[in-house]
Amino acid sequence: MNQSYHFNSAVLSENALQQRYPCPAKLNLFLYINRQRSDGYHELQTLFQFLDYGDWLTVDIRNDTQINLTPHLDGVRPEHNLVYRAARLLQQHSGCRFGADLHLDKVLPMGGGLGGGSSNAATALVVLNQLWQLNLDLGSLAKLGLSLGADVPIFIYGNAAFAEGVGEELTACYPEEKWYLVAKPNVSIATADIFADPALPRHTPKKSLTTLLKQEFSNDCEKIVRDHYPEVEHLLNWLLQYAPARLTGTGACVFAEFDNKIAAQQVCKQLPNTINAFVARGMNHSPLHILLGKTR
Ligand SMILES: C[C@@](CO)(OP(=O)(O)O)[C@H](O)COP(=O)(O)OP(=O)(O)OC[C@H]1O[C@@H](n2ccc(N)nc2=O)[C@H](O)[C@@H]1O
Ligand SMILES: Nc1ncnc2c1ncn2[C@@H]1O[C@H](COP(=O)(O)OP(=O)(O)O)[C@@H](O)[C@H]1O
Repeated sequence: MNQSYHFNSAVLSENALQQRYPCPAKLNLFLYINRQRSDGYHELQTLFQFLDYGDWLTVDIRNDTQINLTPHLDGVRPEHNLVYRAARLLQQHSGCRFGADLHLDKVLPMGGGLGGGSSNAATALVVLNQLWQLNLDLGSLAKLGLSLGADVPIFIYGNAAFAEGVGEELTACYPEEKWYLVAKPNVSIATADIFADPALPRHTPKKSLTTLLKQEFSNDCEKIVRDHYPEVEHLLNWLLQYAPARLTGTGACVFAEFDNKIAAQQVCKQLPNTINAFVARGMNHSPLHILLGKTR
């Protein structure tokens, strides 16, 4: 079997008969913070696009109600793993009497702003709904998913999207599918720390999607992340010599955009091998939904 973590059409069709499903990464192509609500959460305007790169989740259904997940993820208690939580949530919600043996082949850095955990949870919900024959619609799955994380619904609907509110108001959107060099500086950044920072800009005026797509893209979290994490500052400055580059989500990953794969690969090769990096293409339809034939 092809062990590639790139979900191109050859890999997806070769995979069609395996019980193995993609969990793509996402990028926030832009991210603006409009206000802080009275419950402390921040309202955003952000543009999500998938990458043709990510984790694989293998799913075998069981005739009992056990949920088994392998392997152990460093630093994540098994019952806290978003795949396990998604499977249990769906079981409880539906009263389903089946279980599953799940295997997560993890390649996405955790807590890097690439949405790996949310994507894992979404793939578990969408695939188990199908294999357990529950027939819940995507809206119901997205509602369940939102209770696991703000970014889960995007992966459930499977369209690149403009998100508002705390991420729950989604408008499908089809930005250019560029090539990206994605790199993880050797730091870990907690989303909560960034949103708690008094220096975070919180009052960017809301704009229409049409206006936001016309202006230069940026990320309101980037300045404070650069100020607090010299590794991010250094890597972004290095990438900016070659291409437009910015932060995804609340970091720590950064990405540079290119018009073709070769240009992205050439820059990637020049990065020191202490930096975890990959080249991937932006996708407006999730490879999970392409594999399952759900693309509209
Ligand atoms: C801002 C994004 C953009 O993609 O960042 P990344 O996680 O991808 O980096 C996400 O929507 C993140 O969503 P999610 O990953 O569910 O956030 P959580 O870990 O639950 O957030 C941790 C904490 O950050 C704060 N938080 C989070 C999201 C938000 N819109 N406003 C907030 O104030 C809250 O204090 C929350 O308790
Ligand atoms: N299956 C999973 N994959 C990744 N992270 C997980 C998973 N289950 C739980 N987590 C927890 O969720 C946090 C956020 O993970 P992730 O979605 O990868 O990052 P981000 O939200 O920054 O894109 C991790 O730091 C980890 O503690």
